[in-house]
Amino acid sequence: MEDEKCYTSYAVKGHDSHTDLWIVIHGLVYDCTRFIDDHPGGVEVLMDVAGKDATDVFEDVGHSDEARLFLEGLRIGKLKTEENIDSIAKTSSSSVKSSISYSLGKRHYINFYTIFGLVVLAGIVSTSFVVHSRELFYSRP
Ligand code: HEM
Repeated sequence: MEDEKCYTSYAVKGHDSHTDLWIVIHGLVYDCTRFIDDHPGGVEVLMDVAGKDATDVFEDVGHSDEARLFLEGLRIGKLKTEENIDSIAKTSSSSVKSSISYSLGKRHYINFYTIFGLVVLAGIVSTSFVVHSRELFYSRP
């Protein structure tokens, strides 16, 4: 969306009530007012992020493709900040596909470090096990 409206985070903050609720996800602004009572995850979780950036909580839940498609329908513009330019570039093609692949990419990145950490941990544990068992073996009378 080329002529998409830009909102400051201050402007978004003003829409934080049950009857007027905006949130920000990946640098894009969504008006969730008409959706709040129909949200399968409940009203409370949306009220918690009313007028705020909900990117992390939205992604943590692992929303379906249908949820992401629905989200597109609530979009009213983008956030006016320097920091989210990268994030907007990745999602503002208005294709749901790109936002999904971005979030999947993020998960793969996290998985890589998790596996790397587990391999290092396993190495440390097995090394100390070998060292200790050798010490026990040689200290026998
Ligand atoms: C406007 C933004 C949002 C939309 C369009 C949306 C949409 C949906 C949809 C369609 C579902 C049903 C399951 C699915 O298809 O993934 C769902 C479930 C859920 N959502 Fe959201 N959601 C939004 C924001 C949020 C936020 C900010 C949270 C904060 C934590 C949240 C928490 C949840 C939870 C916990 C469930 C699971 C409910 C269950 O399985 O019992 N959602 N959401």
